[in-house]
Amino acid sequence: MKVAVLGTGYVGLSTGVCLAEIGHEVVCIDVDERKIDLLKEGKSPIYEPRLEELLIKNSTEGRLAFTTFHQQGLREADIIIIAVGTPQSDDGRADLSYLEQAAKDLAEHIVRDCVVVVKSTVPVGTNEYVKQLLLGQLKSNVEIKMVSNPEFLRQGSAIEDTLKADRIIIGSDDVSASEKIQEMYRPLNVPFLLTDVRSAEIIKYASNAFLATKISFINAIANLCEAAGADVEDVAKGMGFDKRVGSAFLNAGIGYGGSCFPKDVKALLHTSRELGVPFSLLEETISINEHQQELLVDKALKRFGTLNGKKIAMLGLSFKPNTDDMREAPSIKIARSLTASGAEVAAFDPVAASNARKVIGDIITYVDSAVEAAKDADALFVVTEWEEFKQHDVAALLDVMKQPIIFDGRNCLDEAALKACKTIEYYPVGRPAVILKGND
Ligand SMILES: NC(=O)c1ccc[n+]([C@@H]2O[C@H](COP(=O)([O-])OP(=O)(O)OC[C@H]3O[C@@H](n4cnc5c(N)ncnc54)[C@H](O)[C@@H]3O)[C@@H](O)[C@H]2O)c1
Ligand SMILES: O=c1ccn([C@@H]2O[C@H](COP(=O)(O)OP(=O)(O)O[C@H]3O[C@H](CO)[C@@H](O)[C@H](O)[C@H]3O)[C@@H](O)[C@H]2O)c(=O)[nH]1
Repeated sequence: MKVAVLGTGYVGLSTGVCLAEIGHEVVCIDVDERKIDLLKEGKSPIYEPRLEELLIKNSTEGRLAFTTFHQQGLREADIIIIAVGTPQSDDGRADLSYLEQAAKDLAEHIVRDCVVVVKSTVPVGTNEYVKQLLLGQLKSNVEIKMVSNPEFLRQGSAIEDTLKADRIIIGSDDVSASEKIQEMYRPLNVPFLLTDVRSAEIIKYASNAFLATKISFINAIANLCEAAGADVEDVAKGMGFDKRVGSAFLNAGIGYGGSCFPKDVKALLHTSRELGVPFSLLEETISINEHQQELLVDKALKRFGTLNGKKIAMLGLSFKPNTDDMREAPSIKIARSLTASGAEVAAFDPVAASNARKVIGDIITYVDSAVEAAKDADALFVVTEWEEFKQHDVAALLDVMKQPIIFDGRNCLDEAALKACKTIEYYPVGRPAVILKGND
């Protein structure tokens, strides 16, 4: 099948590459010339495991092309997938301006009958709105059918999640359009859920809001465990054995960030208010998360009394491991808060430093290794659970620090290695601290 994808962000690019991988002819269109130039050279503009490998393979084999020209990209497409951004507006609602422009671009350049798929995360009712926009401005006399097909991939495992998705949601009131999209995805051998457009739109927000709420729930339990002298890791394990609860997304820490959960929970809350349906649970999810992002700084303040003049090492900047994305990363708030309190911060992240500099700026120093960050530090903050931090020799970090104090915002350091250190103060989230003062 001939497929055009609008937008080469995480979703557009992963979708385009994976559809090419299963044999379709794909053209990815983006208005960002820099991204398209890189992609044409076989370079991925984002850090995502396996993405570049499949990009090069499918481009070389002639199934994947890139362009900034909508006319060129849309000319032969049977299926057009919209994967442009829907960021958060100031009042919490989803900003649909990129989508509106995409509808205009399609109306201008579609020259044959096709199915238009909305993959971007959009509030309930948006597919109908896009259809009206598109049909109202259409230049050619063609038949357009619409399908809502929300995306569930996670950053850091985008390719894996696309090729081995848990489910594919297809929302449409047109049987032939729905069948065409099923045919496109069939080689993936993933279960389909066929539904109406509005339900498909809500499935996406409900899924993200549920997972975000699960994280805020375990974080509230973590705070309770800390006050009660219990261990949230064991509590989560004990809960997770129950199949009805499930063990996924019960990792307590400094809260959720990223390009999706924060904005999607707020957008769903906005929709519920617009529809006059109270949903205060979501307000709590947001408020617990905001509190949780302050946790490490609060604990350090409590430990030191003041942070003025203290040197803090930050391990990790991206909102989660295996990505260089800094959108809504807890590290942003932490870095600002530390420096506002007079602390000096040296940060290390395996891949996100250059993106972090664009957001956080030069109020902190960016260094090239965990040991360099830890040098002369009064305390070390673990902010992102990169595998290399989990595996790191803790003693080697403590050796170069001024004081052996660690605040682990992801409960990811190896407990046995910590306990093997002679002198250490280790403060995890929702678990008892490990305090060893020079005993053998
Ligand atoms: N990032 C994720 O993990 C993820 C997962 C599931 C769903 N989503 C949703 O998917 C959508 C896209 O997310 P993303 O993170 O890939 O976005 P992104 O912001 O990283 O990328 C969007 C791309 O669209 C391009 N674009 C904007 N207008 C265009 C137009 N008219 N024509 C062609 N290209 C255009 C932009 O230049 C940009 O490169 C959002 O609605 C998001 O909520 C994201
Ligand atoms: O137990 C957990 C799990 C996650 N997180 C945090 O939650 C955030 C989001 O993590 P994750 O869901 O793994 O990453 P995303 O790439 O943002 O993916 C989410 O958002 C996407 C965009 O909508 C959806 O497609 C995915 O299904 C959904 O998992 C990150 O800050 C994580 O550190 C926790 O604090 N505890």
